[in-house]
Amino acid sequence: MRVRSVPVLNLKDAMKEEWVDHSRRPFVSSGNAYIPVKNGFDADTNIEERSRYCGIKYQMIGDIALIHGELPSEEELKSLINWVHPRGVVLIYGYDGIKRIPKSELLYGESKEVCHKEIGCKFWIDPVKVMFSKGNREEKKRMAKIVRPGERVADMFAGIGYFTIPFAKSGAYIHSMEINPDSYYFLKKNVSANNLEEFILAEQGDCRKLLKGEYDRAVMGHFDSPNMLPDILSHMNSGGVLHVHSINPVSEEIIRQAETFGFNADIKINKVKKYAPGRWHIVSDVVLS
Ligand SMILES: C[S@@+](CC[C@H](N)C(=O)[O-])C[C@H]1O[C@@H](n2cnc3c(N)ncnc32)[C@H](O)[C@@H]1O
Repeated sequence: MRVRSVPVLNLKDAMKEEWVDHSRRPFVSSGNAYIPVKNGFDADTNIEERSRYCGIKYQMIGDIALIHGELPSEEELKSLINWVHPRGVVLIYGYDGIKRIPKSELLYGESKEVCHKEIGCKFWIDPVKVMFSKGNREEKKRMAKIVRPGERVADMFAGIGYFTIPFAKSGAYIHSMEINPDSYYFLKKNVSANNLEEFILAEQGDCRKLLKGEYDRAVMGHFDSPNMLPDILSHMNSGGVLHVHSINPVSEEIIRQAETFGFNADIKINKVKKYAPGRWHIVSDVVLS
């Protein structure tokens, strides 16, 4: 493939040039970007055409590649490294306890704080220290569209701000609660990185003790959230909305708890992703009246 080499920092501008062949993807390595050149224009060099990647599944967080599940073979790891040229490759075996602390192993290079960009937001994270919900991207987008400017929102299990940051970008006021000190450190960092201090009150601790005043909306992004319905219902009014995460629907429990607080609950069920055979990650949108 005929390419021109430019420093990575100039890649965005260079992609606007008339000589760029947009039918092929640029290739980045060691601070340089190699941009495919159209026929009829000069090139700096020829590099080997890239074949399609058919290796193990991975996810990029900043410049770190995450693999979920089992240890890859040496061959699989090598082919991944050659394909994406990551700073590091981290294997995530799973997440531990209520704080969702990753059980991980560094397989290559280094892992450190990286800035991951998604749905127009910056998320600083160290994937070895805190959880990144890889399958919830569509749910984040959906929620960012639902939230209205000026709403008072409780994000009871904020993590590093997966929902808090897009909500605040939509102009809502967020009370963001997180129990894990490492996640809270990144939550605060992400509030600043996205210049949203005016819209977000972030607090560290157990949300059950931190909830205060009244909310128009509450996000309960934890599978244990059905057990915490009484805690939030005492802070909601008629017309308020809850987004209750659970494994499989828990409508009967929601209706029962809402009735205890004098509410009717109108429930719409959204499937986020398959969690295990026969088990789905569900978000119940609950309108209280
Ligand atoms: C599933 S994770 C991240 C949730 C995030 N909203 C998302 O969608 O990716 C749940 C988070 O809730 C936090 N957490 C668990 N119990 C909590 C509690 N009682 N109060 C506040 N945070 C809690 C955990 O530390 C973890 O960061």
